[in-house]
Amino acid sequence: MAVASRRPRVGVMGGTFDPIHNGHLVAASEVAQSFDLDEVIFVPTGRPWHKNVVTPAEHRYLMTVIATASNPRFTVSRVDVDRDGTTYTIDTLRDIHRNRPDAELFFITGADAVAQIFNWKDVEELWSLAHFVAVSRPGHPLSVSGLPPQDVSLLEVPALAISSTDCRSRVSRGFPVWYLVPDGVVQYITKHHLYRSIA
Ligand SMILES: Nc1ncnc2c1ncn2[C@@H]1O[C@H](COP(=O)(O)OP(=O)(O)OP(=O)(O)O)[C@@H](O)[C@H]1O
Ligand SMILES: O=C(O)c1ccc[n+]([C@@H]2O[C@H](COP(=O)([O-])O)[C@@H](O)[C@H]2O)c1
Repeated sequence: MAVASRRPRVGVMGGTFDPIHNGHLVAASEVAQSFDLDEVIFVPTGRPWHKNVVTPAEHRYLMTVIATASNPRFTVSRVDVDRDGTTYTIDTLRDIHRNRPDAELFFITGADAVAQIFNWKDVEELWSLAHFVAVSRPGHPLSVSGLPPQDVSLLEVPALAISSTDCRSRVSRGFPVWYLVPDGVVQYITKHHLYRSIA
């Protein structure tokens, strides 16, 4: 008797990743475990419309590659970095869908990001391209209010009160970011003199 094969289940972890930190990695790992994902694709943004100044995309992309290299289920995509113009998740998901038409997609966001989702471009179409998984984040209530419950799942993950803003601030003040970001990312930040003058 033929056994029906299941579609690959693929997570999409979008972020500015300026820099990528252990909060991002734990969130992706927990969603992969809970939703039986075969892969999580990390997608560093190119030019986010909702953030003022960000570090050049190539640095953020390379730090993401370094941070995810040891996990066989984690990969990194350049779709947002290589696309011209402003980065929107609707384009991210269309591109990933084009590259992986067989896959069932799960877009991963933190509680703070999902709370803003009604400001995102073409929000109604987002639900048709991916299931959304919102993870808990210290300091931000995790809520589904106004979101379609069949398309958005909520997941409690280990609480790591880490933000990229705080990592940048620590580096600029001469404080360590060891154990907040992966070792290779600490070394990359040091080698390329990132965040020295950011308050
Ligand atoms: N500590 C954390 N726990 C859970 N989710 C997180 C955490 N940090 C970030 N996220 C989620 O990861 C995604 C990418 O986040 P992003 O790259 O903007 O990092 P950030 O720490 O929020 O950055 P910044 O401080 O610069 O705004 C978002 O969906 C965000 O909600
Ligand atoms: O599509 C949009 O309009 C949109 C608006 C804000 C954020 N996003 C996406 O949400 C993800 C997390 O954003 P951020 O700012 O927390 O890094 C990232 O993939 C962004 O491209 C997308």
